[in-house]
Amino acid sequence: MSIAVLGGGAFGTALAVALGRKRAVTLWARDVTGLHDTRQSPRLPGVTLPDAVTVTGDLNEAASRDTLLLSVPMQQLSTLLDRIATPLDGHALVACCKGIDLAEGVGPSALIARHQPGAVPAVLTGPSFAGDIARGLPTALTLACGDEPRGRALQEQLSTPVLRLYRSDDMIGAELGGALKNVIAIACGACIGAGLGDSARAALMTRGFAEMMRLSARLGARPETLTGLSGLGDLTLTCTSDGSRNYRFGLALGRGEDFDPSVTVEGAATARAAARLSTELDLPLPVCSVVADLSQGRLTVRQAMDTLLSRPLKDE
Ligand SMILES: NC(=O)C1=CN([C@@H]2O[C@H](COP(=O)(O)OP(=O)(O)OC[C@H]3O[C@@H](n4cnc5c(N)ncnc54)[C@H](OP(=O)(O)O)[C@@H]3O)[C@@H](O)[C@H]2O)C=CC1
Ligand SMILES: O=C(CO)COP(=O)(O)O
Repeated sequence: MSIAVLGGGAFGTALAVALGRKRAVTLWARDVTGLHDTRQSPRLPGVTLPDAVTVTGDLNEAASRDTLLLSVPMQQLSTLLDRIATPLDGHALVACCKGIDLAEGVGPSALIARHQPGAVPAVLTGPSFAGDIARGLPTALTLACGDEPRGRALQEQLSTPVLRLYRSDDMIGAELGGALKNVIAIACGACIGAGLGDSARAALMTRGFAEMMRLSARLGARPETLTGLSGLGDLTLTCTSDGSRNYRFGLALGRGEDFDPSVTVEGAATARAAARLSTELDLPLPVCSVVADLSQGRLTVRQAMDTLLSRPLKDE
């Protein structure tokens, strides 16, 4: 079973490095100049691709592999899938991006099913910084696939001695955990950046997690998926580490500082998608909604805090 990683950013490169330590891997990127010349991605400096990784700029050639790891930002997934000219019937298309598509209001597995109805969609997600994976540090992730035999095969194929995959068949739960934790991480970063304290952050993480559970349950996920690696696990990592870009974006908002717009911050678009779902489903998601406004400059951190604190008192 051959493997290609589609996307030469930090995460795609890290996955190619980790898997390339045990087998042949193809890495596709839309701009391969740097990868060819230096064997390093500018998005993950200091990490060199092993010899077993073949770099290509030919998307349809890479897409002929049996297993494709889709590692572009969520809002670019549709564009990437549009560019693949051939039907990928029977291929495993593993979403490694974390988010909700703003245009369609759905996660990656639904986008894959719409673009490639004959493919087997799967989701790889959980607490894992690209740098940690590339350095070979121990990491545990969720591999979710609705097709049990294919899910088991992917679990075997993509695990390494230090990258331990736990299998699930709940793709909706796995992808929503990964998508929504980024939104809560922005809120937590803003809280710390504005000097509101660790107690307030703990409150945001807990009430944010309640929103993750609420929306996921409404969309058909199982609660135990959200309490696993892809939900609570990744929420814990991303809300407490400045290794996270979403958290750092929030820190900058809280401090009133500029943030480099070229950095991938998945939670900003996902907050908007979640706020829309909140309205459409008549489901309260107050933290997601203030993050949507905050990241679009419609609220200050002080106003966001006042909005959350002035909500009517309620049962936990
Ligand atoms: N970094 C991490 O630690 C982790 C990231 N993820 C997830 O992985 C996904 C990708 O993030 P990450 O790799 O970190 O992001 P990066 O910003 O490091 O890289 C994004 C890459 O995607 C490429 N890209 C953007 N748009 C397109 C497109 N339309 N077609 C092809 N390539 C495109 C960019 O190319 P170019 O350089 O040419 O702009 C860039 O190489 C995100 O959803 C993220 O949440 C998941 C776990 C960990
Ligand atoms: O998803 C991640 C860790 O699991 C990476 O988080 P950031 O995208 O916030 O850097």
